Amino acid sequence: MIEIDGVSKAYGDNLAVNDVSLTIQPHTICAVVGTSGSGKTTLMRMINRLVEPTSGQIRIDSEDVTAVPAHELRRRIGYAIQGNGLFPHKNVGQNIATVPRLLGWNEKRISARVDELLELFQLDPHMFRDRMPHELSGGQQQRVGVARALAAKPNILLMDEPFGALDPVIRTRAQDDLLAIQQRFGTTIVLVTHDMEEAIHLGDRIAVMDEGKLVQFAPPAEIIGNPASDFVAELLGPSDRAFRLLSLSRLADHVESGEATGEPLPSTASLRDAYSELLWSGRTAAPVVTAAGDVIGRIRLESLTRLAMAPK
Ligand SMILES: Nc1ncnc2c1ncn2[C@@H]1O[C@H](COP(=O)(O)OP(=O)(O)OP(=O)(O)O)[C@@H](O)[C@H]1O
Repeated sequence: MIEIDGVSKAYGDNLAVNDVSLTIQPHTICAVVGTSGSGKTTLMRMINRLVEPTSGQIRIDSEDVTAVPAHELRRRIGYAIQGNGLFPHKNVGQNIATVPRLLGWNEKRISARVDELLELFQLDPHMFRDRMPHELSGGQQQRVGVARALAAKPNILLMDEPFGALDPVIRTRAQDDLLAIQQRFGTTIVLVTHDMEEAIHLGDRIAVMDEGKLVQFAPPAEIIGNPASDFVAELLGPSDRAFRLLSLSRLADHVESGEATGEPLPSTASLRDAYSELLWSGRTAAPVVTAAGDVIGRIRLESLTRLAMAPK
């Protein structure tokens, strides 16, 4: 658990972070959103003491972070940044091995961990282990950056705009990879992004920052359905609210009994994708199938329309 307790950071007269308190539960993703200069990065960097607070306290599992030497804290907490931050003169394997090596792991264990992570990120170890960063695509570099941050199996991973430089297709894949990895390892993730769409997709809770202040800290459905201020509503963009709400749920949770014809939809699809597919194919309902291809019911356009309405 990460407890941020009345934390402020001043740079001269500028309060970059202004009395922020929030608690991030273990094994969850907290997405920090806000406009440029709202204090997102400063807030996150105080967790691993890359920035020291002017006042307030940050505790990890009840321990004040200032009681832990900064270098030790940074080995314990994974950190991935936009543009990956890979060491250009080290190959992929050496980059990933950075923290395990600092921690004194033996070569055999390091090598096994490097290969395990490369496989996890769908990069064939034989092909990629010895390549230099400049011999990788942007998406591959980004995956190696996240693999490096996860190398020593940290309980906490801090990510600063990790997908900011990726094109939309690769970006969606990288987000889904991250969700799969987070579910597998139970890592607690704090992710800074200026993209509300990304925050809604990835965050269990979203922290919205405005001019150094925390203006709302809530699950995505609450942020969408009940934005705390005009600023939050503006960040959401009023035209997309219904679709954003639909994007939060999967068909599996809304299957109805009854028949429908035409191409079936997978139960893992989001309600948003289902809605789009029904509109596109001009149908009022579609069968819903499991991954094994078994029909488990149907979804009706009418039901999706109802589910897209503002929560009362
Ligand atoms: N080292 C520093 N010295 C002085 N001012 C700083 C420093 N770091 C950040 N600031 C200021 O603190 C404020 C918050 O910056 P921060 O980088 O946390 O914002 P952000 O929300 O992450 O912005 P962005 O989305 O543009 O990265 C800004 O006004 C910035 O100019």
